[in-house]
Amino acid sequence: MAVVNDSILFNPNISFKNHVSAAPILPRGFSCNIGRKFNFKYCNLRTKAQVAEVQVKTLHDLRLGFDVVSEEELREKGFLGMRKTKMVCTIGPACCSEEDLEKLALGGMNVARLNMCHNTREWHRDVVRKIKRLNDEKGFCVSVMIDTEGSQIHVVDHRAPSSVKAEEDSVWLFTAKKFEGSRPFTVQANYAGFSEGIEVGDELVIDGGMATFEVIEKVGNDLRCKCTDPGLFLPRAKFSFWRNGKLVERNYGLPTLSKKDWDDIEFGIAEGVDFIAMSFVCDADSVRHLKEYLSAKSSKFIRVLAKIENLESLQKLEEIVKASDGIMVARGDLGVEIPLEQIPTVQEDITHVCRQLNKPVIVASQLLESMVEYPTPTRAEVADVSEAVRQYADALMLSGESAIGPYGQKAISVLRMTSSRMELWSREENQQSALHPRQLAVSLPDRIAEQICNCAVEMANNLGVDAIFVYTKHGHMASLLSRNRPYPPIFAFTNDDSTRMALNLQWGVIPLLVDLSDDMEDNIAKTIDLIKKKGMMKYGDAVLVVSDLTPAHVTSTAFQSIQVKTII
Ligand SMILES: Nc1ncnc2c1ncn2[C@@H]1O[C@H](COP(=O)(O)OP(=O)(O)OP(=O)(O)O)[C@@H](O)[C@H]1O
Ligand SMILES: CC(=O)C(=O)O
Ligand SMILES: [K+]
Ligand SMILES: [Mg+2]
Repeated sequence: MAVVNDSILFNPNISFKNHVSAAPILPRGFSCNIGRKFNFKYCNLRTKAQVAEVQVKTLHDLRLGFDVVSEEELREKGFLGMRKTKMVCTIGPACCSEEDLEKLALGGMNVARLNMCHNTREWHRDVVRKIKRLNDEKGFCVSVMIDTEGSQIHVVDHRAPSSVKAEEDSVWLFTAKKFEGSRPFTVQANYAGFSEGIEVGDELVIDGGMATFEVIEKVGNDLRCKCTDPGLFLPRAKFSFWRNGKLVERNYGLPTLSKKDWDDIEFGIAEGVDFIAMSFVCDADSVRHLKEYLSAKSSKFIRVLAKIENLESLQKLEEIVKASDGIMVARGDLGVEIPLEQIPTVQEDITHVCRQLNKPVIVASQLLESMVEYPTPTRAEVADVSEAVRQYADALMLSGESAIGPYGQKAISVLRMTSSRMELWSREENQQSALHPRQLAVSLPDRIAEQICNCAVEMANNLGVDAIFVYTKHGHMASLLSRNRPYPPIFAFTNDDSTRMALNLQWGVIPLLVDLSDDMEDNIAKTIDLIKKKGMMKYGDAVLVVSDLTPAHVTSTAFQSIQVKTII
């Protein structure tokens, strides 16, 4: 074995290139990956084989490295100052260049969302590849999510490029028949059966209240409607029907995933995306079906997020949460099916259920809607973002703000600053211990893991440790810790890339890809040592270490532990 002194190897101040003979072993992308150069000058390398060994060891050790954004944040703000709430950005024409994607990544984007409703598959492929390239070459850690189109039956379009006003008492024709260009007082529904079961006298509501109509006549499948509450038709407006103050629920018998969605899913598998967000989920079966399909067809573990955006999914919330790998509160479409004033409480209920059932939850849509047009948010929008953070949502999502707005980077910085502020307040006000976690586990080993995580977080908070370290294969322990929303950040060391990318969505978790050995003590020593040598921990700092990986020397029993390590 070549004699490699780690402290020299990882000394960031000395240039690798000082040592000419070692230069050829620089792995591709080495210096970009980590953003610094390494020195082999003092390494006692004699033979080619030794050089090769060092190369392997270097690569392995390298993988203990942080993503560049977390590393920078830790250096700048210290452990407690690290942001806990994750950020998802929808990628669209306004932010799809490599340069713009990099700016969003630097701004703290954890997950990039691609809405398959829009644009071509080639366009999406290009974006996915750019993101992966940024990760590989510049050391970011941005996960990729595709969001299915679903059978979106309740969309109408007036076919004009911008919005059109509906005046009081004006009469409009809603038709599924296609027509070119725009026609006065005519809007086109995207689904032929849109008027099935609808009666004269029913109310037609646009975009959750943007405008309201009364159905005054049914002509074949077309509806003639009179505007009772004037307002705007936006392009691709969403609509719903109401009778006696209640939503007219209609079952069109359409599958949650259309033929196009399945093609998009194949695309997601081929491109190795990390998450598939399933639109208009109605039951747990469809989620389970997709998960089974993915585990058979994809070599990578792709996580399935169920979007709660209609009444049916709300009625079956718990079973859907249990079946999925995470949830999105899709307030855009949800606001079409439930009265707007119910959105805040429904959001709080969903985030609470997700945390109890230990599934990550994203709060989405219109968080900073005015920033699609203006460079500054409204006070009310900032309050809405703060409320989602106060509820301990795992992640916040930008839609049009990043996809089409000119102020995407500003919007992400508003999310970042607002969440950091609210997280600090919650900590100072001691809000974090408020959850009384429901016991989830059934088997004894699982119950032990759950209890260990609950107690570990209580200990970490009471002791005021700087960080929690957890060593995890599939991310389960890390998410159980996250569920308790600890004060210090959770560094989750995993040797599984898909686990790392999935943990990106979880509150307070900083996922790191490492090569875990069978020897747990060695893993712990190695990781602490490295972080210390990177100058990120100093004398007196304390970490609480949680592990459930059985060390090599223990053969007959599982070994789960909490240890507190103080840097000496
Ligand atoms: N890939 C894209 N190409 C072009 N425009 C896009 C793209 N992605 C998003 N947009 C634009 O950004 C707006 C907001 O995006 P988003 O995907 O969040 O829409 P949404 O209607 O809220 O989502 P959903 O259709 O899933 O309910 C869209 O209305 C669309 O105009
Ligand atoms: C995000 C989404 O699909 C919605 O809000 O409807
Ligand atoms: K969608
Ligand atoms: Mg939606």
